[in-house]
Amino acid sequence: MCQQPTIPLINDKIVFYGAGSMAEAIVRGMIARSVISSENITMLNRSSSERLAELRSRYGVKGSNDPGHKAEILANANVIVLAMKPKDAAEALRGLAPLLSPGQLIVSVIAGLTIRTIQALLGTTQPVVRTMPNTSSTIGLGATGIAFSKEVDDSGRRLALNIFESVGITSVIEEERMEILTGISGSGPAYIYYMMEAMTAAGIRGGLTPEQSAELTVQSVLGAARMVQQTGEEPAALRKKVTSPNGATQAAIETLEKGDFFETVIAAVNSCAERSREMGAAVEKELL
Ligand SMILES: NC(=O)C1=CN([C@@H]2O[C@H](COP(=O)(O)OP(=O)(O)OC[C@H]3O[C@@H](n4cnc5c(N)ncnc54)[C@H](O)[C@@H]3O)[C@@H](O)[C@H]2O)C=CC1
Ligand SMILES: O=C(O)[C@@H]1CCC=N1
Repeated sequence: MCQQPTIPLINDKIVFYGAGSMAEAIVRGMIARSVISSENITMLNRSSSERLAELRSRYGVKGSNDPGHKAEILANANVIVLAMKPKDAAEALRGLAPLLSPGQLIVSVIAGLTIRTIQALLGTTQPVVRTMPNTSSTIGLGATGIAFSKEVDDSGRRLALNIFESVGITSVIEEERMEILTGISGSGPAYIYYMMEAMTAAGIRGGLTPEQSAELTVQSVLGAARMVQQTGEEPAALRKKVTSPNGATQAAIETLEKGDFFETVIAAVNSCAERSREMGAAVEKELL
């Protein structure tokens, strides 16, 4: 079994600015791991008080949409995690700018949004950590890419790493690689879910019950991922062990090859990276 590293208790006040799926995944993962007291987490969104009430009751975090209170919360945070959609980022960052003081760490999970654009919208050389997590952070199995602006000091780096190491693995990368990383690990879970949907549907069409088909699919995906992780063998080598010459698996792989499976997955990863760049560029345009 893979042991998670021990994460020191995080005593900083963290504000999630944007309270959707990704923010909830990180919060849920951190609270489950007991690395932070829920009192030190505040979640804010644009307008939905019902959503904040739900998060408060689910995780014991704070959250308010009262405009005066919101400004005070943001001004007093040690860390502000930007977790809104790219299309909402420019307006949110412009509103945030007058509230910030120099030491506050900005952590972005927003796809495509560059450090340069964040700092330009804020109008300050605020320390910025650009990340790309994924929703498996919910269960401590996230995979997060991290890039730091030059203003982030050692304690800021450690703090950001602590946050994301508490919900999975982290990989510090050059910022230019963030889009391709998004194509693999940020969006990757969706491709696996899609494959699982197809496998489950095939089982049902072949006469298995939906429950049987779903359970067998989940266990097969889980087992395959664990086999790669625990045996240290390459996926290609493990695939060969399943594929008897001229056997049943070979017939299945040949069908996948006819659909150009390998190159289609690579094209999908590249489309994701390209779309991330486009979304970032659209925010950058708002600077003009
Ligand atoms: N969902 C995912 O798997 C992943 C998402 N991301 C990134 O996370 C960000 C959020 O994505 P989701 O959580 O899926 O979206 P979501 O739609 O579930 O949540 C977005 C949240 O931002 C809030 N918001 C919008 N405008 C705001 C404003 N001006 N001020 C404060 N809050 C505002 C909304 O009210 C909502 O709570 C995106 O930028 C996305 O690129 C990154 C990695 C994975
Ligand atoms: O679909 C999106 O734009 C975001 C980025 C990574 C996962 N979800």
